[in-house]
Amino acid sequence: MVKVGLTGGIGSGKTTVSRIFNVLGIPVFDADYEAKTIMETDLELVGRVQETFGEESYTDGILNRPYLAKIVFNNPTKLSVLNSLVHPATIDAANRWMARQTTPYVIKEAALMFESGSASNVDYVIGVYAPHDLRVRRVMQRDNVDSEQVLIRMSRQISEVIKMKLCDFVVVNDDQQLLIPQVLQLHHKLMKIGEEQ
Ligand SMILES: CC(C)(COP(=O)(O)OP(=O)(O)OC[C@H]1O[C@@H](n2cnc3c(N)ncnc32)[C@H](O)[C@@H]1O)[C@@H](O)C(=O)NCCC(=O)NCCS
Ligand SMILES: Nc1ncnc2c1ncn2[C@@H]1O[C@H](COP(=O)(O)OP(=O)(O)OP(=O)(O)O)[C@@H](O)[C@H]1O
Repeated sequence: MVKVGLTGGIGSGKTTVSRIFNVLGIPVFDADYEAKTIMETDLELVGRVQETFGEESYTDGILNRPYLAKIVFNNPTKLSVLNSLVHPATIDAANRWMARQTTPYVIKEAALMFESGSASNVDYVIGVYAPHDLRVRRVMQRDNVDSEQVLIRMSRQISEVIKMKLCDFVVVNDDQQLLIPQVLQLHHKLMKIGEEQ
């Protein structure tokens, strides 16, 4: 079975592209969602997050995302600490999940595929590309936040140009090129590779 990573910067359209793959019958592991689940269910991790970032990191066992986001996205050292707590457990969960799947290929969607080192656990990586200004506009609209909050997260991720160069395939999601034909073409290619294995 072929393992395929799907990545892209904030607001590039990873989740939108993942949904198309999912409709085509391909299982998708959403690493960002899983990371948040693990941060609430892995009690050892919960303890470490509270020790490091304070009791306010959780309210009645629920991750206080705005509180943590404010701390880590304003302090690169603290962000690295949080990443080093969360990423290994998320990568383990993804590997266990991938081992259970039976389709010719599977997708692992992660915003930080290269930054977290999880690219080395997949066979190919698909990058979703959208121009900078369009990404900012989409996230502002989706999350009802101001541009500053989007820009600060962008500044903590590797540049899109570098990221796309590291990818084996690129899907362009720029409001100009149609998304579905690009995903269908990739699907056929990956099914063929998966079936030949
Ligand atoms: C800080 C947290 C609580 C903020 O939660 P929030 O709901 O506001 O954001 P969410 O997780 O939905 O992420 C939205 C986008 O922000 C960006 N982002 C999130 N975490 C990070 C990070 N560690 N570094 C850079 N960008 C990030 C990504 O583009 C992501 O798609 C949360 O992002 C978190 O726990 N991050 C650390 C774990 C992590 O790296 N998760 C994402 C990748 S696996
Ligand atoms: N081709 C498109 N046409 C119109 N809207 C789009 C398109 N692609 C994405 N969007 C919208 O832009 C927003 C961001 O897309 P999406 O949530 O898929 O990005 P993402 O890369 O998963 O973001 P994040 O890194 O923040 O999780 C969403 O509200 C989505 O509906």
